[in-house]
Amino acid sequence: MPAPTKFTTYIDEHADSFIKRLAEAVAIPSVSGEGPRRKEVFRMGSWLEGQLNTLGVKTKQVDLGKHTMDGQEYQLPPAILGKIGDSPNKKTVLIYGHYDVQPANKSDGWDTDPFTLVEGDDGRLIGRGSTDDKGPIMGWLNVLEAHKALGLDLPVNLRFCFEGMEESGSEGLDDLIKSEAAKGKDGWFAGVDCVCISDNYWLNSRTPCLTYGLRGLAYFKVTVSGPARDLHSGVFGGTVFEPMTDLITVMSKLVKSDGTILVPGVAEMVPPPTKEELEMYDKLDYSIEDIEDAAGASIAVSSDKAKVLMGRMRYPSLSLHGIEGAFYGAGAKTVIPASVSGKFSIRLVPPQTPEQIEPLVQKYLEFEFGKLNTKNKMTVENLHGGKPWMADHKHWSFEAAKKATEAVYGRAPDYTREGGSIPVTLTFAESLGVNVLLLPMGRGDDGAHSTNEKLDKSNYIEGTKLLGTYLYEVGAISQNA
Ligand SMILES: C[C@H](N)C(=O)N[C@@H](Cc1c[nH]cn1)C(=O)O
Ligand SMILES: [Zn+2]
Ligand SMILES: [Zn+2]
Repeated sequence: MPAPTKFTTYIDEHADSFIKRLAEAVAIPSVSGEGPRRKEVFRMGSWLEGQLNTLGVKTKQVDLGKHTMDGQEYQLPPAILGKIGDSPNKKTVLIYGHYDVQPANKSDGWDTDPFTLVEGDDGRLIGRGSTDDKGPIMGWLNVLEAHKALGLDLPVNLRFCFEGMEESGSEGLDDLIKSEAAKGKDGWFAGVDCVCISDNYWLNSRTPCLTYGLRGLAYFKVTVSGPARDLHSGVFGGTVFEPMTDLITVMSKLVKSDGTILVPGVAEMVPPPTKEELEMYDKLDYSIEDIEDAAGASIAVSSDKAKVLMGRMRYPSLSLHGIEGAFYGAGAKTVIPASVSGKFSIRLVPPQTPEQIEPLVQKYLEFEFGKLNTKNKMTVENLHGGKPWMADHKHWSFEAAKKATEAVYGRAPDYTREGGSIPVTLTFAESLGVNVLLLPMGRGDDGAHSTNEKLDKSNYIEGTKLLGTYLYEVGAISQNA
């Protein structure tokens, strides 16, 4: 059952006010990974709850306790749980999204202030969180607004679960989901028939897709310390073991330039692709130009399409992210840093789990560090992790999303596995025992986590229609069932 025309017309006619809603959300710098900005994540949560309440959703904020970040204790931002509709004749869809964002500073290389939404002439809506994940959350709010304004009944019962820590390991949320699930019919998620998450991206900038897999994550911090304080390299260079030299040497042993993971046992865990699977990659609407356009440079590791796709979807990868404590400013400071911490992470695929990967990494780093015969000390911490996830893409919820995509975009979606991670996806699937669908709104070149992150206006508006139409298609299933 397609969405009523008056719904889609409303969305088109209110595009400007929907962009204003997104601008308000982007203006709150809700960066979960930076202590000084933690209060903004709380402000964002309250703003979101206010919007939901205005649109008729009953909500509660759930305190997720405290956690330690960079040696300091912080209150975790609340989960915002919402509920609208309780009809026994309708299916119940649980919507998940995250209201926190990645860090962003103009000095990182943004052309404009990251927390001021800018509409480019080409229809790009530029700002931190525009595509990840404030745009999609606003999409759900827009759907609610249209129904309220038009006096239309929602075709399904809706439950919402919005968190403010996804970009920092989703701390606290797993426990909440598990405890609510354990309460059965008295829990917040009672009666949920399926979960829908809009928090990833099309493969390219043309073809909508439905996503049935995510990679997991194991995130590490390796610290090398030696001198009691930073030292003058003219006085101490050549006389002491330098932490930065040791750290760089050890980190250089993790991964090759072409992405080959050097930690023994990690790549070996993954079975090779079958012939059918390889054929599937060939059929996807994707080219090497797509990845190079999105990356902004001709730097793909291979000219073989299937190989590049598998690099994102079905193989683990190891990325080096940064070095804390190193000199990084302008100028030419001649310092030997006393303690430096390298950050790196491994994206995991089935059957890998963080629990299996961590000891392999720990053992290997110790082995490589031991070979240096240095007098410095090394520690390895695991900052956060999550398991990979795969779903049944033949499930009725995927069928509903396929019909919705055809109705809105006039074409069938591609079926993809995402290279990123959304740690709670598997928790929802396992704890609630229902199918989880990933229904992305943005394009592969949106620059999530990067500078000049954007969401195209057409993806925002058509994406809002897609989310609403998906609910109608699920609603049609319940009426026929
Ligand atoms: C895919 C999703 N939009 C996303 O960006 N997830 C993050 C999750 C994360 C984990 N640690 C830090 N962020 C990602 O895949 O990096
Ligand atoms: Zn993200
Ligand atoms: Zn996200």
